[in-house]
Amino acid sequence: MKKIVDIRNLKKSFCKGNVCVANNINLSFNEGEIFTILGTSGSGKTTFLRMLAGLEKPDEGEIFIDEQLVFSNNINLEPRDREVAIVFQNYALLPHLDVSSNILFGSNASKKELEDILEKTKLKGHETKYPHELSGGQQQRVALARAIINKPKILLLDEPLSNIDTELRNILRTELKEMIKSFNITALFITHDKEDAFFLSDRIAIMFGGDVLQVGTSKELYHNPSNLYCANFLGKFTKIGDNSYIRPENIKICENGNIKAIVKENIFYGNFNEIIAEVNGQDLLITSFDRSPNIGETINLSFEDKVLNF
Ligand SMILES: Nc1ncnc2c1ncn2[C@@H]1O[C@H](COP(=O)(O)OP(=O)(O)OP(=O)(O)O)[C@@H](O)[C@H]1O
Repeated sequence: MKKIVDIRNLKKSFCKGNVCVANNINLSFNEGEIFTILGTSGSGKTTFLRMLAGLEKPDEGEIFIDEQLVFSNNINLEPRDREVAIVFQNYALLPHLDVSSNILFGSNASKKELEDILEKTKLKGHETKYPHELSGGQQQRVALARAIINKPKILLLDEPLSNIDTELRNILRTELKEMIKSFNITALFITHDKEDAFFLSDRIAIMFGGDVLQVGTSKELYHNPSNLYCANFLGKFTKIGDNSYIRPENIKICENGNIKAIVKENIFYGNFNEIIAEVNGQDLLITSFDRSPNIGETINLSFEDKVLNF
């Protein structure tokens, strides 16, 4: 697979506040991949995206885009020469321009290219509308169309789904993924939201304090986290030994289970129950899709062979 972005030994600190936002980052993304940087607020995600786009100067390191060196000790290509496009959190549409003019803003695309992108982003028939006349989904598609029309090598998405209520967010992220995949474009998505990252990404990098802690598919990260921070960030667990932990869905309630526990709490979440059960004075968190024991009931448990060890 061809590497579209290759980042080597990237370092950046802000003197003001003495904050290290990139601590020797090495990362690469493949052509056609949706790659996500997932991290809490202040972990350095936005600065990373801005360094890739050429909007923030790293202190050290090298950035290659499509095998071209765009940043090093003595090279620093302008944003417009890096062939990247950004979709911002609030879409940054120009309110006084209609859909076509927003898409064409700053672009040399032809009328035919505009027609094509309007078709592919399902905006045909909305060309003369203004941003305030569009739904959230349509606004997102205009922002995507504007980013994609110049055929960037990489599409950078800066938390486009935050500040949107859950129902609309589910619709928008489905559309977003379909659009990105249909254009077969390489995308870097940054978010603090684990669910969005799981939904959208081919691979995810977990970032904290300017460090990339782990890179992998959502399944790899969830089932084989490299440390306690990553394990905790991606899901719940109970400590069951000095260095061992177990996810709640890996504890089964079954008649022939050899661990006896007493149910302390049982919360119904619709398609599953979250149960807290006590064993020898220790609380275990259990997720069950088919059992709903009563509080005070004695249940038998068995641990699946999927223990996390750090
Ligand atoms: N221009 C700047 N000058 C000084 N410090 C900065 C600057 N930009 C960012 N920082 C600091 O760098 C750290 C990382 O910021 P960054 O915006 O990259 O994080 P983030 O993970 O994107 O956070 P959020 O999700 O809140 O946007 C923060 O502590 C922030 O205050």
